[in-house]
Amino acid sequence: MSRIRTQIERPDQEIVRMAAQFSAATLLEAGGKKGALPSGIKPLGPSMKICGPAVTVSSPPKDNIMLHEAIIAAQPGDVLIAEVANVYEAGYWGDIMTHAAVQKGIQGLVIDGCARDGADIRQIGFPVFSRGLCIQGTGKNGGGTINHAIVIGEVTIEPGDLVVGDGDGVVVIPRHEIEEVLSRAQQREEEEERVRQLLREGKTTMEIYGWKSELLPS
Ligand SMILES: O=C([O-])CC(=O)C(=O)O
Ligand SMILES: [Mg+2]
Repeated sequence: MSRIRTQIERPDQEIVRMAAQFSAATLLEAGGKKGALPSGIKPLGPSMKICGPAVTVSSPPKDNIMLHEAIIAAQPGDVLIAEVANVYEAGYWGDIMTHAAVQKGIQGLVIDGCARDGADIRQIGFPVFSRGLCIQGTGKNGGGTINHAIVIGEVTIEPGDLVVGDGDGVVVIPRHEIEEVLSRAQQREEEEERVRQLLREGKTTMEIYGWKSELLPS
């Protein structure tokens, strides 16, 4: 079987557009609290957001040729999502790759490792979610896979799964569960709007959720 796959199933574009209206945290809750990536993976800029189909990359430590290949393998709107064998201490992605990815219409990158050229990436506004920044460069010796299942933290990610990230972090939703998660996310939003209304009317969170307070008269 080929190490690099270019043909993958993606969710419907309309479904991706609908998902982009919700926060990552709402989708996580709506999905039964599954799919949260480790909290150490954060956007380089506070307003960076991402919502698109996963092109999965597995890279050997301190090498980034597979990420350069993934820029070729991806389609417009895709999100590259990569693991690097838990060796964070290298800048696996930088401003040159960002320019290449923007040219290709790639939506952003999630990497369980570090990036570099942070100021340029922020200025371009290309969403990168990473363990942080690391000045060290990478080798170009090759190895790794594209569009095979990868694991980040406790989450297994298949190509074509939906990757959603914002300032809170990143959640991955399995492709076949997206529609169900979206309908639960919509219900959750409506319920939270009801709670906000009750708060505006002067109720406490303890009363609204029916929890027994030691401070309120019973
Ligand atoms: O060395 C690399 O491939 C990463 C990098 O700094 C860039 O893309 O600018
Ligand atoms: Mg560079």
